[in-house]
Amino acid sequence: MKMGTALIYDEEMTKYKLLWVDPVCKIEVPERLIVSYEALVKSGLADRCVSIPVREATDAEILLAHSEEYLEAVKKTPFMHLEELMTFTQKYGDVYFHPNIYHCAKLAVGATLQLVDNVMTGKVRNGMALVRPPGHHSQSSAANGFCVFNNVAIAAQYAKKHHKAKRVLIVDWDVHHGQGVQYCFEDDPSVLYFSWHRYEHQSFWPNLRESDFDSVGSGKGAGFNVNVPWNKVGMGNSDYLAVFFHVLLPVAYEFSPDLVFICAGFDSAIGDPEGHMSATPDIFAHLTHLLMNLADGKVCAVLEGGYNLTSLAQSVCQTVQTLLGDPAPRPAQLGGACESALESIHSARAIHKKYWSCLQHAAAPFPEEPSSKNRRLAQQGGSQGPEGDAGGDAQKEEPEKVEEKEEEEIVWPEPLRRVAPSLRSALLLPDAVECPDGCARFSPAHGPGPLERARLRKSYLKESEDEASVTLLYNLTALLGQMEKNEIRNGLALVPDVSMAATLLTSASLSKRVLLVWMGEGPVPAQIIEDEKTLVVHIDSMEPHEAQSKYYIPITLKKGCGDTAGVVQAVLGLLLPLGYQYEPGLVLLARPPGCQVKGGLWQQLTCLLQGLALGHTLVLLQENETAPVGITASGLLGNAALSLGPLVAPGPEDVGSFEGLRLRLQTDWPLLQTTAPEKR
Ligand SMILES: NCCCNCCCCCC(O)(O)C(F)(F)F
Ligand SMILES: [Zn+2]
Repeated sequence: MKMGTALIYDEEMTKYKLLWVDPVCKIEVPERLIVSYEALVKSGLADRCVSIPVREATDAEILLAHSEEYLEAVKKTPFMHLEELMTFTQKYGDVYFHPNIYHCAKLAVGATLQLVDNVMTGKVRNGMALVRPPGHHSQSSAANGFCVFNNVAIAAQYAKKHHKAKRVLIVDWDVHHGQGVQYCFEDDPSVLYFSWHRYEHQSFWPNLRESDFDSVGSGKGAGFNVNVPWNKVGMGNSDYLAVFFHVLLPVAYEFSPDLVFICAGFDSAIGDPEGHMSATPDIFAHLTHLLMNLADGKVCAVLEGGYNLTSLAQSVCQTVQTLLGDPAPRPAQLGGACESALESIHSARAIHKKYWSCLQHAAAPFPEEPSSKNRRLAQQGGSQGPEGDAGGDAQKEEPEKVEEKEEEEIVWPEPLRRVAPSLRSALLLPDAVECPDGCARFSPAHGPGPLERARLRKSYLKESEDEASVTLLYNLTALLGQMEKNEIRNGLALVPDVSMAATLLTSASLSKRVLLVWMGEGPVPAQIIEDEKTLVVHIDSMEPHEAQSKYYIPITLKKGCGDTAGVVQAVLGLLLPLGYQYEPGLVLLARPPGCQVKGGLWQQLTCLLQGLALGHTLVLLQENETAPVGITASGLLGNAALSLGPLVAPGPEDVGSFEGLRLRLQTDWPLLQTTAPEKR
């Protein structure tokens, strides 16, 4: 499996800037790229990447998303003097030109295409292109919002044309709506465009009616455009993760792309003058991690916006460090999404339920869903009729807000260093079982003393058990100990009795909270269920029944864990939100005898769970079932899980029980919420 992360950057792209006074454009400065690259160098991350040179895009490549007239017009700008540049700029909105911007715009596109070439040919696994000018607002015949050529839209067309990509996912986490991308793929079912963006009921730039959640794409492309508008500022980590768990990821896994682009704008981070959001830079590590097992790991992150030079640099580092495979950071205290975010999540799920089977159980749309605009007008007591003079508003500039008072200094903690233990994966295997390459067979520094043997035997073994069993238990606790001291990141153990091993590990763990994921036939040992510090999430075909306690959560699948679509939706919409909210120090993934989870899905699960507990995942396999050893080890080593392929609908009775479980649990676990609480 390919490893390696490409970094594509060239300082030439810093060689253009605003040459006149324009309060809107003054934030788009060369320093954005300089501080980002310098932070990558200073943190040692740049050296760990594969450095790929930029190149200029050709006309043909630019014409994949732009008209000839537009390209010919932009070609003239290098020869313009100041007045001509200003006049030319007036033709477009919220963008500026410079004698060198055409050159830089070609490099930005070329850099993105270099990234696509290296990822699609397997020279690297994933990568990031640090570019300016950005791209996601530019349209076939128009520059807009600091953008000249639509880097990612061109690259998606290029990947389809030159690399036979069949399904391309574009995740736009910039705080602005990339309307240029939406327009480009409006009726194209092979490109799924997802964007969240500050919207405030159409009162935020670019003030477009088509940025609302009900723009789903048209014709054959219906369903392949997913907008999640933020109707309030201050959205934070919980809001972002809730959108990933309950909107983006279920749809993305069902779509099953063979290439993923991230329109990686970091103006959605705290401190940004445009976004006014509250999410901290470490959240981009989790967002990146959650996308890295799509498309066999082929992820191309392309810089868009980001104007607070501190949070921009930190967020870029968090993203690249995750692409490199370093352990995810501990997520900041997570709660549930705020009410406004829940309304947006509900609206997006409801409008898309007819296009995506994973959303078929999504709550029905609000009965008389007032358009966002009406809601805003109602709030402002607007005199206009229901739709106002529809066409005109979108163009008419909102009355410029009175200059906000001096921005008070927004501060946030610097992301903690994410130290990768020297040993990534340790395997505890019977001698007869071969250790997959890349892993180390675990053997503790020293064996158990007589007292230790006696204690283990008394607590966990019947008298009859032989010495080997005692040694195994001892080795298991030793492996756990090294993981919890962060000397080992993760591990795998083949054990004669998964239940007994899980019981030993949950009681021996020093972590304040342990997450035990039990995939298949129960019963889960009562001692574990009663253990207050262990959250058990049990996925199986058991009869749906009330969760016995807040810390034992049975997720029923009629057809059991062999139902891949069902397991995926249970993992994305229930297990991960629970896990992220619980914030365990250790994750145990137990595969009891007879587990039906198919190989690829098992690997997805092994990879996704590493976003928790700083990557401390310990997988327990049944000794005589050695088949999953290879794929489990591969996942633990950080290889991307293989794509599952397009998913079918989960069983209707299963989605019913998921919803019932969600409703029952969401008071205790608010990150499970997908709709705003009933309006009083
Ligand atoms: N009252 C008018 C405010 C106009 N504000 C323009 C914001 C442009 C944002 C550009 C970006 O951040 O989305 C990109 F990623 F493209 F760079
Ligand atoms: Zn932006």
